[in-house]
Amino acid sequence: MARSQLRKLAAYLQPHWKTTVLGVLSLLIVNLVGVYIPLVIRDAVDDLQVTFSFDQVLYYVGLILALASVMWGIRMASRILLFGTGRQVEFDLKQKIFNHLLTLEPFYFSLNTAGDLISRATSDVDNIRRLVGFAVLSLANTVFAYTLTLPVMLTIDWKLSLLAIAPYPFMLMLVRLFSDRLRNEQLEVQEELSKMSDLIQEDMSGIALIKIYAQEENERRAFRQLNQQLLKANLKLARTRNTLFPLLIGIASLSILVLLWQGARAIATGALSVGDFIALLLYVERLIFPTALLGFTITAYQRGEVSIDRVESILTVEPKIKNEPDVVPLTLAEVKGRLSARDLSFTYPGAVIPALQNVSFTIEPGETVAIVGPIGSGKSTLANAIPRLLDIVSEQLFVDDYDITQLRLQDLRSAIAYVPQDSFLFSTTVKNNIRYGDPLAEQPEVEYASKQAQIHQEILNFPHQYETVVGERGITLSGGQRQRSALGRALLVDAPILILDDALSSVDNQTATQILKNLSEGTQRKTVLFISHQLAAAATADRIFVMDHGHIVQMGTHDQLLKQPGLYQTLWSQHALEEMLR
Ligand SMILES: Nc1ncnc2c1ncn2[C@@H]1O[C@H](COP(=O)(O)OP(=O)(O)OP(=O)(O)O)[C@@H](O)[C@H]1O
Repeated sequence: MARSQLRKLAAYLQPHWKTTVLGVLSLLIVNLVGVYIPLVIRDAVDDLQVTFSFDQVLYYVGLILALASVMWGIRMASRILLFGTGRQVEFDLKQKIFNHLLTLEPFYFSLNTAGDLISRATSDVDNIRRLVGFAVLSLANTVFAYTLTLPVMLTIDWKLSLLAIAPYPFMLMLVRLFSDRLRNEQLEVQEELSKMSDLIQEDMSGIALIKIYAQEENERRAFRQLNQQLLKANLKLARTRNTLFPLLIGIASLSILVLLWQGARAIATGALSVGDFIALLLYVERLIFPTALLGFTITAYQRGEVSIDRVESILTVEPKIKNEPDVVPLTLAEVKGRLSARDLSFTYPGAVIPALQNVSFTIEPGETVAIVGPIGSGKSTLANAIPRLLDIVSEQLFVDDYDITQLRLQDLRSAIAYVPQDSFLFSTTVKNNIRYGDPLAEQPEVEYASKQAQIHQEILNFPHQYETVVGERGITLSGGQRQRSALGRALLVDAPILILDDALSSVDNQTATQILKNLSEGTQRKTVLFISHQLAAAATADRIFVMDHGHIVQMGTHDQLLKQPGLYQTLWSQHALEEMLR
């Protein structure tokens, strides 16, 4: 195992070092007793050959039984301690991975699939657990078995002992020979498993699409292909293992044969007592298991090594969007809600053309601004930039007079309620979805927000009203109901700035206009950014920004823009034509 991975392993074990040390110490005691028992058996055999009495037999049986019981008890304890440490490390790592994933920006998840991340957080962590539990246990056991047993064997009969363990180096050579192959094949299995969980994940989310386009057969074929690749990888690995391990056991059995052959001669010539011979036989047998187990241990190491890399490659990703060291504190009550941009530009990583180019504007507190423009003109990018869901450079976007990159992320985001294009709902009750931003909100607050979002009446008609469970991603609700529930969620947190990114596209024009009107009324007016393709609703905003190819190309009220030649006129005449055709 490479040094960096060993360091990582030590770091995982560090919080549990006491249990680990205790476990290893127990193993030491187990091995000490394990070395002592054959000596008692030797004495018993030799003594009983000279003088035989039942009392003596009882004494030896009692002693061996007592020693074996102690050994069994401590062995149990060592397993509980070391396997327990493995479970603890597994718990810590899962927690660490999940916490770390929560710090990463949405863009990371568009590059890394959920299936792959899940596989790393589960099967890779499981491999590390085995490495910590099983491999530490068996490695310590092997080391103790050798360092304690060998010297005793050598004092009994060094020539015979060396002869008996002479085949063991071949075992290690064999293991080394196979280790690279095992490692690569293990990696292949893990990768195939990731691919498969990706496909399952994606197909289960897109099941409706598969059915509508009648692609079940194709998906079945794609799954079969991946399943076959996994099977192939697993069989390849099993073949390698099944070649290696019987070979190891075979070599180990050679030792016993050598001992039987040479030992019997030594007894015949009187060079070795029967007791010594039995003790040697027991010792050689004692060493077989840990030596053969080295093969398994090495596999566990190899798997663990790959898994440490795969897990660490998540944990070492630095979040791009994070709090600057010198953040400016901002309390929600202080925020007035002015939004401004100065030459804001943004290019998605890997893209050639910027999604936003030199965008500048100021939106006054309480103003409702609609953003319209053709598809792909940069509207959502602007919406995502304001709460820093994108990695924006400093001095380009401001809330009140604060550069957003200088604010604490939590402060900035709690000043903004944001309803994204895809109105995501969690698989819980409508009520819990609406109060997601403030889980302690009471029913009246939830209902008030729902009324503002024009969804209250419909929720009352649901089977269990606010307690109705919406199914995964809100599958049991209509698109419009989902959008208005998501809007209710944003309104409940009562942030001074509200961003609606095409969030009412499945709501009819009249309801959308009514919602917008609700938002712009009252004493506590919010700053509203209303991104929409619904021009009739957008026309009621205080001002309209027209975007095209990442630029704001026009700004003004509906009446002003209608008089200017430009994109707005074109969009509006298209809209008027569509209305007429309807
Ligand atoms: N995650 C991404 N990675 C790379 N490019 C992206 C990403 N998201 C958007 N883009 C690109 O950025 C440009 C602006 O996209 P954006 O989603 O902001 O447009 P939009 O005006 O909101 O469109 P729509 O009206 O369809 O929602 C487009 O060219 C789009 O292809």
